[in-house]
Formats: sequence, structure tokens, C-alpha cells
Amino acid sequence: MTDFAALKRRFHLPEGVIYLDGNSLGPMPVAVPEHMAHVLRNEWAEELIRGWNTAGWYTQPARVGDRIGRLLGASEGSVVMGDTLSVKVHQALAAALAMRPERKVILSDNGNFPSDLYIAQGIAGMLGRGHELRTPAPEDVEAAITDEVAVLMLTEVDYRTGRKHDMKRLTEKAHAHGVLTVWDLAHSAGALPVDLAAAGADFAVGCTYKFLNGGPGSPAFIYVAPQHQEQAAVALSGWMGHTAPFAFSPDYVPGEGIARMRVGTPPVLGLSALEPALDIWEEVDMQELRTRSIELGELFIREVEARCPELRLASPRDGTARGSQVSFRFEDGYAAMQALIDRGVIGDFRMPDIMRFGLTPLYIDEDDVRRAVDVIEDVMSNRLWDTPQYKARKAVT
Ligand SMILES: Cc1ncc(COP(=O)(O)O)c(C=O)c1O
Ligand SMILES: Nc1c(O)cccc1C(=O)C[C@H](N)C(=O)O
Repeated sequence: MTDFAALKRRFHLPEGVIYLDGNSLGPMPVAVPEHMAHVLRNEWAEELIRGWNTAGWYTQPARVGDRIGRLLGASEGSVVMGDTLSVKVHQALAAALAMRPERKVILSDNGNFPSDLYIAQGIAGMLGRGHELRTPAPEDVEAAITDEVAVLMLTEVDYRTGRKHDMKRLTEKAHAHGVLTVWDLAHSAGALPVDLAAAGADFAVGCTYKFLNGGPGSPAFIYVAPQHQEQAAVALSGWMGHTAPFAFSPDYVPGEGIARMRVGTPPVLGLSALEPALDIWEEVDMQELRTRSIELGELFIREVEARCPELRLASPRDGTARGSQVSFRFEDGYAAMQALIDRGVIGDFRMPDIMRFGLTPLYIDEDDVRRAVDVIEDVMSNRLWDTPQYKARKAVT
């Protein structure tokens, strides 16, 4: 049995704050400062350049990748760390497109995170072969999977509404039409059970600063299904993805397996901060986490709808159809969110009118949910958001 009360104590949660934004940036695990002090003092300071070998920095992207892979149903040696998620989207999409050279359609949806769509537009432009990005509404994606499509590139859990695609069903349909899949797990990894192998996903990518709590700017991951690894084309052919980086040969030869998805020098400090965060997952049963996440979501929806009639649910009501967040629509949602943040309830706002709340069972419990709704009710019923100050502030997160 996962001991959620004990897990909550493993995070630093500032006094007076109810943190409902772990879907954007997870809180800091309390073990991180000491671990980082060790890495800085004993590894960087003392080992200097020797640290690449003596402290295992060189192999860290694969080692940490395997730890993340275990949370995602990925076999050993199929996940590697590095770079930002946008870069990993680029690599995965470029590799998948190269495996379907005769097809010209990239299929996504109009709720996908802009960076993913921008990357697709960038690749299509660079290829200069008339590739087309199609973005139907999420509920119309399944019908849009046809033999014309090269790659189906989707974010499993919608960043705004939390609506969840059925990865297995869409991947099966994609394969039936000869389409390859790229799944963005930014809002899935650490939020709900993912089984990449069972779903038959071809490529997957994700970040580690949200539900995996790796810290601001912590490195991203990429998964390539074992059967594709030796053919996967390398769009970003940096020296660390070369088969023998320290041979310093002038010609690129891709590394074996997932290693070719490495690009340059790994972000050692970022990966190191992520390691204590991953220790926490050793004590989590993902199915139990999912059950609690759905329960917290249901409680939150019930309380908000009963006490704040101005807020309209933007997420699916069925807990199994959403990720680990609940969003509400409100025209002055930006101002309302600022008023909440000033009162210690931290969620975030996404254009045009979405108030987004992450409900993460590792450190949020029923008491937090009820206390958060007390504050939301106060802000809404007393129109505490309706001040020039809240209405004027510019969004940065
Ligand atoms: C679904 C999704 N994809 C891509 C990104 C971009 O990630 P990054 O800024 O780490 O490149 C984000 C978040 O920023 C995201 O939520
Ligand atoms: N990566 C972020 C950042 O550097 C600053 C502010 C927010 C973010 C985010 O991750 C946003 C996030 N992907 C979202 O779902 O909106």
C-alpha cells in the first residue's frame, strides 16, 4: 500500500501555500538540497573532469532514462535523457517522418501544446516537400487517421483541459493504417499509469519538471520502441549520439540503440536534481496514485460546483477520461487566479479563460482540496478578483 501521508513529507511545501500547480512545475523534494550539495562538493569540486567516469556522469542519461522508463512501461535501454522537451519532440517527429518518406501528413490536434505544433511546422518547412500539419479537434482525431498520414503526434493529456486520449486505441488504429505514433507524455509521466510497450507506441517524449518533480528546466526524455531503434534517423546528429564520441571522427555514425538520441553534453546538474525525485517513485503504486488522483478530482469538482456557480467545468467529468488536473472556465480567470495565488492557492491560468488546478496525490490530500475550495469560494463570491491590480497584471507562467 502506498503511504501517501508519508510521501507528502518528502516534499518541501511552503507555509501557507496549497500547491495546485504541480502540472506546470512540481515542488522540491526535501532530499534535493543535500544531494545537490554532495554532487557539487564531492563530484564537481573534487572530481573535476574525472567525474565523467568516477561519478558516472557520462552514463547518467541512460541510467536515469531507465528509471523513468520503469514508470512508463518501457523496456531497459529504450529511454534516454537530455535537452528540452521541444528538442525531443523535434527528434522523435523527424525520425518518425523519415520512416514514412512517401507520406506527407502529420496529424495532431488543435489542443496540442503550441511548442509541439511549432516544431511540426518547423520540420515541415525545413523538409520543403509539401508536408501538411492537420489539427482537427481532439475528438475528431480518430476519424482523421487515414493511409495518407505519416505520423500521429499527440499529447496524451491536454495541457489546458486535462482531457486524455486513449493511447492504445489510437496507436492501434494508426498502425492499422501504416501510421507511426509520437506521444508527448508531458502531462502523463508521474500523473497516471502509462504502458508504452502495451500501447505499442513508436516514439514518446516528455518532461520531468511537472509531475516527476525534477525542478525548473530539468531535462526531458525520449523513448524509441526497441524495434525502431536501429533504423531511427538522427535529425540532431551531435557528438554524444555518435557511436564513439571520443574517437573524434569527422564523420557521423549513429550510436547503438537509444544512445543515438543523445545530442551533446548531458545536463549533469539537472539530472542529479532529478535523481532524489525519482527515489520517491520507488514507493508509489501507480494504480493507487491514479485512484487517489481521480478521487481528489471528483471531490474538487463537487465542491467547486456546489460553492462557485460562476466556474464552468472545462475538464471531462469522467475521471478516467482526464489526467491529474481539473480546469474551470471563467471569463476573468486570469484575475481570479491572481487573487487566489495572493491568498496562497497556487494554480495557473491558460488563455483564453482556463483556470487550471493540478491535483497531485503525492503531496495534495482531501484537506488541501477542501481548504483550497474555501479560498476559491471566498474569491468568487466576494469578487475579490475584481480589482484593477489583478486585471492588469501580465501572465508569465
Ligand atoms: C505538452 C507539452 N509539450 C511541450 C512542452 C514544451 O516543453 P519545453 O519547454 O520543456 O521544451 C510543454 C511545456 O512547456 C508541454 O506541456
Ligand atoms: N516550462 C515552463 C516554463 O519554463 C515556464 C512556465 C511554464 C512552463 C510550462 O511547463 C508550461 C506547461 N507546459 C503548460 O502545460 O502550460
